[in-house]
Formats: sequence, C-alpha cells, structure tokens
Amino acid sequence: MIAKSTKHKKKEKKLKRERKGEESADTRSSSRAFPPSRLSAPPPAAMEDDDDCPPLAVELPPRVPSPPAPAPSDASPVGVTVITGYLGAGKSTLVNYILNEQHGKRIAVILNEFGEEIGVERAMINEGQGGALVEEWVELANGCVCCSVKHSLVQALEQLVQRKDRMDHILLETTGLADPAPLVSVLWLDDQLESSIRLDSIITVIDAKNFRVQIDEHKNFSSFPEAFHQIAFADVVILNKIDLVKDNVEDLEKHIHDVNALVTVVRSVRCQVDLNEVFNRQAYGAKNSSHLQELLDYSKSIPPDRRHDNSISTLCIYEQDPVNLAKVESWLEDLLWEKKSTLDIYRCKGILYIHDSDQVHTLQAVREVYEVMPARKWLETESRMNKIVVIGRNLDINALQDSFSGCKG
Ligand SMILES: Nc1nc2c(ncn2[C@@H]2O[C@H](COP(=O)(O)OP(=O)(O)OP(=O)(O)O)[C@@H](O)[C@H]2O)c(=O)[nH]1
Repeated sequence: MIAKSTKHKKKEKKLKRERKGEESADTRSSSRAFPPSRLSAPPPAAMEDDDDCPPLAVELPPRVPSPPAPAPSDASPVGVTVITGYLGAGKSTLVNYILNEQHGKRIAVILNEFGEEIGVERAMINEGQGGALVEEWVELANGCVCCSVKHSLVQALEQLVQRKDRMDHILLETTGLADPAPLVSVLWLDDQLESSIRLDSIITVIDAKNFRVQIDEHKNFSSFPEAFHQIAFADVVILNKIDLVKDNVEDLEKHIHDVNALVTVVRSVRCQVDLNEVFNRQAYGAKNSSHLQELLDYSKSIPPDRRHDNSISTLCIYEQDPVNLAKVESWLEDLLWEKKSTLDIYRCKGILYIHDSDQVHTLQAVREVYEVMPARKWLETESRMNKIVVIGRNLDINALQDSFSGCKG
C-alpha cells in the first residue's frame, strides 16, 4: 500500500513564452458569449510565473460552523444545487466534503458521467461516515447532461422526488464540459418538475492554478467556452486550489467578476467552504429570476458549435492485468510532464489494479498535477481491472493503450 502521493512539475518556461508570443501576435479581441451587462472584456493580463517557487501559505477566513438545517415539510419542493466547474476543478471534492460534513441534511446526489466514465466517477465519491445520508444515486450515462441526456435527467429527478420524504436536498454534479444553460432550463422551467423541486443555486468550482491558462487561451482562441459559461451562470464561485497559487488571487477574482459581476466568490482549499454558502441560497426566487432568464435567452442565441470546444475528446484505457505502481507513475510523468508526443492531456481519472495490493487505487490528474492513492479494499464480488478516462486534445487511443500496457508487472 502506498501513501497518497501528489506530484506536480515546475512548468517549462518555454511553454509560457510561446503562449505570450501568441497572445501579442493575435490582437483580435475574443468574442465572448455573455450578455454585455454581465461582461466586459478584461485587458490581457501578464502571465505570472507562479510555478517556479513553492506556493506561499494562503490565509483563509476562519470557518463558521453551519447551523442545523430546518426540516422541510413534505409539501415544499426539494432544493437542487447544481455543481459545475471545468475538468478537475474540484466538483467531486466538494460533493465529498458536503456528504461528510455534519449539517443534518439528507442529501441525494445525481452524477452525470460520460459513457466511458461509468464506475470511475462513482469511485471518487465517498458517501460519508456519520455525515450526510445518501439516499439515492442516479448515474446518468451516455453523454453529457447538457446535450443528449436531458430526458434522463428529468427521469432521474422524477424518481428522486418520489422519495421526497427521504431527502432534504439534491446535489447535481455535472461533467467538467457541461454548459449549464440547458440543464438550468430543465430545472427551472420544466412544468412537470416545478412543484417538486426548486433550483436553489448554481455553484461553479474553479481551479485557481489552471484558471490563468484558461483566461489567456480563451481570449485568443475562444478555447474553454464551457469554463466561461459556467462562470456566467454561477451564483457562487468556489475559487479552489488556493494552496497551489502563490499570489494573484485578487487578480483571478477580478477576472471572475469581469465575466459575472454579481457572483459571490469564496476562496477554498479542497472546497472546504462554509455550507451556508451552499444550501438554501434561494437564488431563483422572484427577486433574482429575471437575471437568469436574461442569461438563458442569451445562451439560446449561441450556435451549438460555439457552446463546446469540439476539439476536446474523451477516451478510456482498459487493462485487465495488474500494473506496477512505479511504472504507472513513470508513465504518467512521461505523459503529463515530458509531453514527448502531441497528446495534450487536460484530465485523467481512473481506478488502478496495482500488483501486490488488495486496495483499489484511484488515479487523478489535472494537467501536470497527479495523485494516486489507495481508496478501499477490492470487494470479493468485483472483477479487478484498470480503467482510466483521459480527456484532452489530439488523443490517440492506440498509443495510450499500448504505453499503459507497458506498466504491467
Ligand atoms: N492541491 C489541491 N488539490 C485539490 C484541491 N481540490 C481538489 N484537488 C484535487 O484535484 C483533483 C481533481 O478533483 P475532483 O474533485 O475530482 O475534480 P472534478 O471537478 O470533480 O473533476 P472532473 O471529474 O474532471 O470534472 C483531485 O486529485 C483532488 O484531490 C485543492 O484545493 N488543492
């Protein structure tokens, strides 16, 4: 068994210089997909070299314990919190944190996964011990909730609301590539669901370390449209992974407010936020709804091909035989740090079948930071195998599968 290992590499300065060059060569302003009232194009910010020294400790405000939540009456609609945020930002970390905190609420969770991810996302969620009770899990397969599975989402919600007496609140965790607009319209406008659920708030988790890259690339190439839509729709932004950035947090907050002037920004490490920021925000009462309507109307006018970055794809590596942990680490480092091939990997997550270990290991990687850790014992009934979801650009399944097979041993 190994201890948890989180590794990240000092990013090559060369890469950053190239990005700066591209920025100055292309002076076109980016076309942003938000209503002007929500947005003013931020001036290009100089990239800070935040990877060369260890990050400074950042002081977070003291956490105030959340008071116990009042029990809802059966007649009142169940609140739904949508948790969105780009790949690897910390959505599952937030769900785990909520499930494990003492807040007195019975929580149901809906996970939205791509087809390939089935079982992987679920492995990342810890239902809580003595914390919240998870009443129901509904995994939505076969696509992203914002595009193809609206129907399944409505079905999942309908099933859940039939058990309303067994839950106080629903968390809906979207995939990192979800555009919130279509699912918000389901939650907010669907007639059948209207009396049973109410959209309580939209929380967008941002990876403070990678946000800078997203801002810069978005300006010039309209990359990461999902990341910016997610901010535009948020009621609360959790600016997470503050432990990985040295300074410039105020600057990041300014960029967030440039996209969404009304949003509340909460800084965090591992999404440890005051849960009053999460529950019962009632962000869509009569007072605030015109604002959401404005966003939805605007979002409808965006052509579908500009809602998603279509150059990003997802694939899955499978391997039945056990693998050697040291070889897997070296494989990851070649892939994420050395970048010997043209593969551009944003996100990896998976379960590993490690030789000589009775533990399921989880693998997490966001850009060049990765983490492998033992999660729990394999069950007698489970068939042991490796399964890794990879999300990025220029992905080559054969090259990835072959190189991972080299980790057997
Ligand atoms: N250093 C650091 N790591 C974090 C923090 N929050 C989350 N992580 C790590 O970031 C990785 C991704 O976190 P997840 O919660 O799985 O992210 P996600 O948004 O659910 O990712 P997707 O499944 O791609 O949508 C994991 O390895 C986490 O342990 C943080 O505040 N600091």
